[in-house]
Amino acid sequence: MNKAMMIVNPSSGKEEAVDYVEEIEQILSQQGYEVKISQTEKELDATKFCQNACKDEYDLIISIGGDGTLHETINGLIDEHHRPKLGIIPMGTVNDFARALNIPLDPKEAIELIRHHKIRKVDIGKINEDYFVNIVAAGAIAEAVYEVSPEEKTKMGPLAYVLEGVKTLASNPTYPLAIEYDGQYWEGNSLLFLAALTNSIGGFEKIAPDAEVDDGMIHCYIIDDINVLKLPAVMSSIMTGKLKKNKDVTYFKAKSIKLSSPDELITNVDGEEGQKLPIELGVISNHIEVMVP
Ligand SMILES: Nc1ncnc2c1ncn2[C@@H]1O[C@H](COP(=O)(O)OP(=O)(O)OP(=O)(O)O)[C@@H](O)[C@H]1O
Repeated sequence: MNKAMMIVNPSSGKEEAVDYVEEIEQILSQQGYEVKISQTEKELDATKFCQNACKDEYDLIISIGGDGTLHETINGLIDEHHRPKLGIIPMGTVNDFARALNIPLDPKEAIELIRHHKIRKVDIGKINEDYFVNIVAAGAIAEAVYEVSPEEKTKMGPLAYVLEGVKTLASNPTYPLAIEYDGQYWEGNSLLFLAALTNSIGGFEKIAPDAEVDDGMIHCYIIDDINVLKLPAVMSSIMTGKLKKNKDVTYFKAKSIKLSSPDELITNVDGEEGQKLPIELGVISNHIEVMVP
């Protein structure tokens, strides 16, 4: 009998993940799976559950949560010899990875994918000895995300991030960065550095329109040391998918990147607090199999 594990984070998004557990379990049973339900209680539970599922040769893992849960789940898959297929039921506030894969954001529709889907092989990003699936960001705006409490996220959704970002921008903070990529070099002051593996960042699906989940490249944007007056233009280029054409933005794509700063700067990795600079980024091509429409 095939085995499926559901990894459920009850705290994700509007805290509705558990409402869907029964329905998903029923569908999996109808599909002939023996089902195990693993509910997370704290950070890194999803990684542990997923590692165990790999060791026990599960066939399928369904992540029911937001990008944080997915990030932890995928971190549990990557180094394992046996890697189950991955299904995603987006229950977070932002759900960038689901957006990038065209997985419906409506849980009911996403659940239907368990019955009818295709499998797509997806790239995984490497940050030092850890992994990411969406985005590594560095700069004060990226750090502002940690100021948003889970309560604010549940109440306001993505708007909570926007408000915190605007507060940070008011003081126009920039950092000196040194970036080495595929044999080239960039040095200067930057408001924000983004390294994207997928097109959707913070719920904006047009930030990195060229980034495909399976193109083997990291798409990078360095936003210069700009003054507040230029911010509306940068925001508008984000909304219209033209960020890389903005003259205050340096764009490149690369397979390997080294990022450092003389200042202390903590990265944001898939929306959560990540490692301090310096970091090395890379890509593992087509490494996991995900259920997509
Ligand atoms: N039972 C729990 N209570 C509180 N936090 C939990 C629990 N289980 C897991 N977590 C932690 O919650 C973090 C955030 O979860 P997740 O990203 O799924 O939700 P979200 O933050 O609402 O969504 P998004 O990332 O899309 O904004 C996870 O990284 C995990 O470490």
